[in-house]
Amino acid sequence: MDTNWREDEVIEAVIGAGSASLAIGDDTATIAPSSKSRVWCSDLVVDGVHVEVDRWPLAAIAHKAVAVNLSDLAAAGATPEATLLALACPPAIDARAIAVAVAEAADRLGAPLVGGDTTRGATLTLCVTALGQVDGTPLTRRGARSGDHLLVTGPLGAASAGLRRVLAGEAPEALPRHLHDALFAPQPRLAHGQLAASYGASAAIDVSDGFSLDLHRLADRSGVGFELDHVPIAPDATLADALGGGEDYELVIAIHDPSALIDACRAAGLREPIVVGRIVADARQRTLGGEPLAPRGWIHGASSPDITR
Ligand SMILES: Nc1ncnc2c1ncn2[C@@H]1O[C@H](COP(=O)(O)OP(=O)(O)O)[C@@H](O)[C@H]1O
Ligand SMILES: Cc1ncc(C[n+]2csc(CCOP(=O)(O)OP(=O)(O)O)c2C)c(N)n1
Ligand SMILES: [Mg+2]
Repeated sequence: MDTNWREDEVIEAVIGAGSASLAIGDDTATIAPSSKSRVWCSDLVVDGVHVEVDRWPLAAIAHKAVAVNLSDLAAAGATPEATLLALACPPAIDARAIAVAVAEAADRLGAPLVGGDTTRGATLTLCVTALGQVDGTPLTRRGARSGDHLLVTGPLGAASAGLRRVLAGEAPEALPRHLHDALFAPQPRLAHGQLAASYGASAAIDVSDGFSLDLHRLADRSGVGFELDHVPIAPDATLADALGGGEDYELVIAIHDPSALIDACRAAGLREPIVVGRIVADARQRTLGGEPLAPRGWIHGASSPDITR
């Protein structure tokens, strides 16, 4: 089947679709200069790797392409400003519908779509680039210090448990709500990230590849170790899902004094971050319940048996 989309039709469709539509249609999108720190990030969503276009609702693919990028902004404590979409789309898939759905998701998540590019391509590929601003210094993976507490913004493993069931043939609509939403409609923890930055967090990372792998990355960048007391596991998920399943898009936050941040989250009506452990000086010490914790998670192109794929 050929949906007969032409590049100019995709562009016309997307110009009408989002709130920033006036930015689309010229050689560049213009954003007024700002005195704040500006952050950018870019993440791909590829058919067969991140989604399955035959099984995933188009709106979920579009949402995911935007949300995974805004999750990186959240980890920096940023406020989203705008997104770009570079789209490669096979002829059998309606590129207009995808571009429009991305513009709608971008509006919903607060980062209007201001431009991009469209080509035909053998594999559906969405590369979203997101732009954001931070008051003060952006949070990074690098600042965690011995004595910091480690927090996560929610229970882990639900997206992985949902993915397993969908890949085994369960219809997306048949999944329990919390598994469905974790997999198809992840919510970037932007407000948590902004509060973490303003309440003195020393480092943060979002959990995309797996909690233990991403925590090891934060520890590697900071040159520290960690001691976890426990891992909050989402209902219907396993410990393996929570440690290495990935795609949770919760934030891991290192902070010396967590109580003010937790209070601020409660006051803002956000879910309270969960204290799961602490940072230690010895970079070789990385434990869960006193036992060594290996990095487990998703690494594109890896063949190690330690990596769940
Ligand atoms: N092809 C690339 N070119 C330049 N930088 C890249 C490329 N791939 C990844 N990076 C950078 O490497 C770092 C880690 O990437 P990644 O593991 O994808 O992080 P995240 O989980 O935040 O998306 C980021 O700073 C990212 O911008
Ligand atoms: C069809 C399908 N197979 C497998 C997965 C699981 N999966 C794919 S990529 C990924 C990790 C996150 O993606 P990545 O591109 O590494 O994101 P980043 O770390 O750059 O944010 C996981 C768990 C999936 N979502 N869909
Ligand atoms: Mg990435």
